[in-house]
Amino acid sequence: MMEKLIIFDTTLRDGEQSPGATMTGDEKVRIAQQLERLGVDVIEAGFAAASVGDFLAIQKISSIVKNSTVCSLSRALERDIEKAGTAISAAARGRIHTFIATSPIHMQMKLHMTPEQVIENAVKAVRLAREYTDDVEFSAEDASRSEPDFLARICEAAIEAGATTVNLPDTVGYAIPEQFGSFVRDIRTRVPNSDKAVWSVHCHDDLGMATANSLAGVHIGGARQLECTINGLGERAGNCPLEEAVMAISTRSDYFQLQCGINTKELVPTSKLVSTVTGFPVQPNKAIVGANAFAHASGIHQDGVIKARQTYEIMRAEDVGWAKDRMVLGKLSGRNAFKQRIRELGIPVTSENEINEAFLRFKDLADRKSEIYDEDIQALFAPSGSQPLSNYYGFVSLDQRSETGERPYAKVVMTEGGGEVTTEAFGNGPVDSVFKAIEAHVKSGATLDLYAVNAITGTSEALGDVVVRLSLGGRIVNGVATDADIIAASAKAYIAALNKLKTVSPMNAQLAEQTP
Ligand SMILES: CC(=O)SCCNC(=O)CCNC(=O)[C@H](O)C(C)(C)COP(=O)(O)OP(=O)(O)OC[C@H]1O[C@@H](n2cnc3c(N)ncnc32)[C@H](O)[C@@H]1OP(=O)(O)O
Ligand SMILES: CC(C)C(=O)C(=O)O
Repeated sequence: MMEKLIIFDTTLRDGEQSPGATMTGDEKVRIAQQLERLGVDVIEAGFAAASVGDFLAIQKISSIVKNSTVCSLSRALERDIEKAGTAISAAARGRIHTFIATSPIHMQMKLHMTPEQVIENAVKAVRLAREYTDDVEFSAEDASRSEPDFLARICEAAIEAGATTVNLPDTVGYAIPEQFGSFVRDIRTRVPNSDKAVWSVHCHDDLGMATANSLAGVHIGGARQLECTINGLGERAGNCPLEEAVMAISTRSDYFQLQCGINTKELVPTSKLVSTVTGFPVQPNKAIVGANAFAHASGIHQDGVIKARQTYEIMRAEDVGWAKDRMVLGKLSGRNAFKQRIRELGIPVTSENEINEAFLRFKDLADRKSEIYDEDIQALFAPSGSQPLSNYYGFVSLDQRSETGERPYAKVVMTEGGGEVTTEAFGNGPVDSVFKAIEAHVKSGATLDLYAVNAITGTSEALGDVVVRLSLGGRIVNGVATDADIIAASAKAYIAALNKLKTVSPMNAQLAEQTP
């Protein structure tokens, strides 16, 4: 029996610290449910003291998720810990994760505290957190740039005060794998009560070494919890991507001799969901979850794979959630083939009705596109494309004309509330004319922060996946839509973003009530 590696996912906390990746409470709940399906041990659902919205999202996730521990981050401050403790109180298993920086530069320049004050605050924080739950994690922020003797002292004191997990983050992505592995091992060796806690690593990707550092912390350092995010989302260059760490541990179990309880078939669906919700596309050559991760383009490789798959593949596509067979889905396919593909892709469907509705959308798409790819099927179930949070505005039809030498023109028919409106405008390009036409009527006042088009599959008849990011009065929202016509997808994505700006979800309504 191999030893267990605890997978701690922080997509909803550190992942949300990616500029532009802010999620609504409802989106966080949806991702948390998928993370539970994926089998992560701990879901860091947010930072309860950061905002009323984050507090409510953690509370909701705590009441829904049953098979993963739900965790809130908190500074080493009484008021943060009280909020974290209250937010996780409904969880079947709840954790408070309290942290304080331990490197000389952070203590002096940021916290304005002496090392003794930092230890005192850490101990107080852990003790208080233990009054809410017996599962308390302590993180020494910027551990990799901290002085080892001091770091060992504070870790010992935190464990003595009741911390059950001790995390050594490489907060600024400064570490080098072998050095970091030895560093973790050294600190564990110096701490006399180290066996009373699980040791954890949390690495950032500033030098592109987050996965390597995390795995070195595990293999050389002996950490038994690994902190990571889906698609490597996170502050600045991001965190260690969960899918990479998990597949390294399982593909090279001969080396790591560890197992984690992840249902790897849920990796691709989870990646897709996070990408759709945040509007951060996954690059095609991204390990495990990129569209090209299992694609072979060159003849020698294709020949090898046909003769024996293992010549060029170290993992099986179907084991991480890509479909195994190459059965081509198109307009002549039936419901059974469609359902089988949904099952293979691990798409969570709750009812026969949901499948039937998606099947109609599939047939509609297949009429316009000769071959339907796995990504197209996943897009049919994408939350923001198919289930907008608010339907105040809706897309009906579009007439867009562009001719060399003429100003592009667009006429958009859209619904507003119950009625239908037609609006038109000229613009600097086809997409600009569409956005200007919508705004000529809506007059939202929002700023367009980002417009991105991604071809979901590699041919000229691919579906276009459009992300529109709007900001208004401090709120940033992403609208995502998919269509074989990228101009129509752009209009739909813009309207989806406007709907999000207008959305008053049950959680947001509660938020509005609680905000003075
Ligand atoms: C490495 C990481 O990823 S840590 C997590 C980072 N994530 C976030 O910061 C997102 C959520 N943060 C927030 O919403 C806000 O920053 C809040 C609500 C936490 C605090 O907001 P504010 O009270 O306005 O403080 P502000 O953010 O400007 O400054 C942080 C304060 O916390 C202090 N602080 C920072 N870390 C800690 C800590 N671990 N324990 C105690 N105090 C801390 C800072 O020294 C500073 O104190 P000061 O106001 O006395 O100078
Ligand atoms: C709070 C800690 C774990 C963190 O996010 C970091 O140090 O990067």
